[in-house]
Amino acid sequence: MNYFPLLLNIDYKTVVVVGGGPVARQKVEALLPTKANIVVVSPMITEELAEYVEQQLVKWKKKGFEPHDLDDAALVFAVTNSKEVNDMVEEATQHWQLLSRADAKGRVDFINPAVVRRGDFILTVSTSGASPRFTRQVKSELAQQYGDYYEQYVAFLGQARQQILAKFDGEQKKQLLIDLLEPQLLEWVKEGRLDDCEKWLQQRLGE
Ligand SMILES: C[C@@]1(CC(=O)O)C2=NC(=C\c3[nH]c(c(CCC(=O)O)c3CC(=O)O)Cc3[nH]c(c(CC(=O)O)c3CCC(=O)O)/C=C3\N/C(=C\2)[C@@H](CCC(=O)O)[C@]3(C)CC(=O)O)/[C@H]1CCC(=O)O
Ligand SMILES: NC(=O)c1ccc[n+]([C@@H]2O[C@H](COP(=O)([O-])OP(=O)(O)OC[C@H]3O[C@@H](n4cnc5c(N)ncnc54)[C@H](O)[C@@H]3O)[C@@H](O)[C@H]2O)c1
Repeated sequence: MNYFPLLLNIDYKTVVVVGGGPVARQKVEALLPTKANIVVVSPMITEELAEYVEQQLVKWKKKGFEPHDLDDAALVFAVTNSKEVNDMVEEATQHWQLLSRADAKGRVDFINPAVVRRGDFILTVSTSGASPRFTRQVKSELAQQYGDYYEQYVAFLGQARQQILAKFDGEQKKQLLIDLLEPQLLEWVKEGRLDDCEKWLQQRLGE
C-alpha cells in the first residue's frame, strides 16, 4: 500500500476511540498534544486512561460500542480486541469519516506512525504496517539523535525566519535563510546559549 503522509489539524474535532486497553491508551496519548475532543467508548479502561478522564482530558462512555457513538466523529479508532466489534465500528463509519483499525483488517483509511515530538519539530516513522516493532526501534534511535534542545532550535529557526521574511526579499532573503542553518547556531542552542543566537540574528538583520 502506498500511504499518503499528512500532518492533520484536528483541533476541536471529535475523535472516537473504541476500546480501552493499552492500544487505546497509546492512541489517546498520541492525540493528547492536540486540542481534539477525545471520546473513549469501552466498558473497561486502563488506569492511565482513567486518569485522563479524571483530569477531563478525555470523555469516557462506559459501555459497549453502538453505531450512534460515531455521530460527530472526524476520526475513528477501532482498537478493541474483538474482530467482530471492530467490524461493527467499520460498518458504522460513514464514508466521510476516517477509520484506523489496530488489527489492520478490513477498511483502513489511515495507519499511525511512531512520533518523536520536539515542540514544532515532528519526526514520524512508518513501515506501512510491515513491522511496527522496527518502527518503534527507529523511533528510539531518532529520539536519541534529536534531543530535547531541538524544540528550542526549531523555535529559534521559526521566529528568525519570520523576521527575515518581514525585512528582506530576493537573493538577500535566500542567502539569510541559508545562513540560518549555520551549524554554530545549533551548537549554541545545545549549550543553552540562546542569547548568542539572538545576537547573531540581530547582526544579520542589521539591527
Ligand atoms: C507505530 C505504532 C503507533 C501506534 O500504535 O499508534 C504502531 N504500532 C506500534 C507498536 C507495536 N504494535 C505492535 C507491536 C508488537 C510487536 C509486533 O507485533 O510487531 C508493537 C511494538 C511495541 O509495542 O513494542 C503490534 C501490532 N501493530 C499492528 C498489528 C496488526 C497487524 O499488523 O496485523 C499488530 C499485531 C497485533 C497482534 O499481534 O494481534 C498494526 C499497526 N501498528 C501500527 C502502529 C500501524 C503500522 C505501523 C507501521 O507503520 O509500522 C498499524 C498497521 C495500524 C495502527 O495501529 O495504526 C506503535 C509504536 C509505538 C511507539 O511509538 O513506540
Ligand atoms: N496497532 C498497535 O499498535 C497494536 C499493538 C498491539 C495490539 N494491537 C491490536 O489491538 C488490539 C487491542 O489491543 P489491547 O492490548 O489494547 O487489547 P485489550 O484486550 O487490552 O483491550 C481491549 C479493549 O476493548 C474493549 N472492548 C471490548 N469489547 C468492546 C465493545 N463491544 N465496545 C467497546 N470496547 C470494547 C475492552 O473493554 C478493552 O478495554 C489487539 O487485539 C490487536 O489486534 C495493535
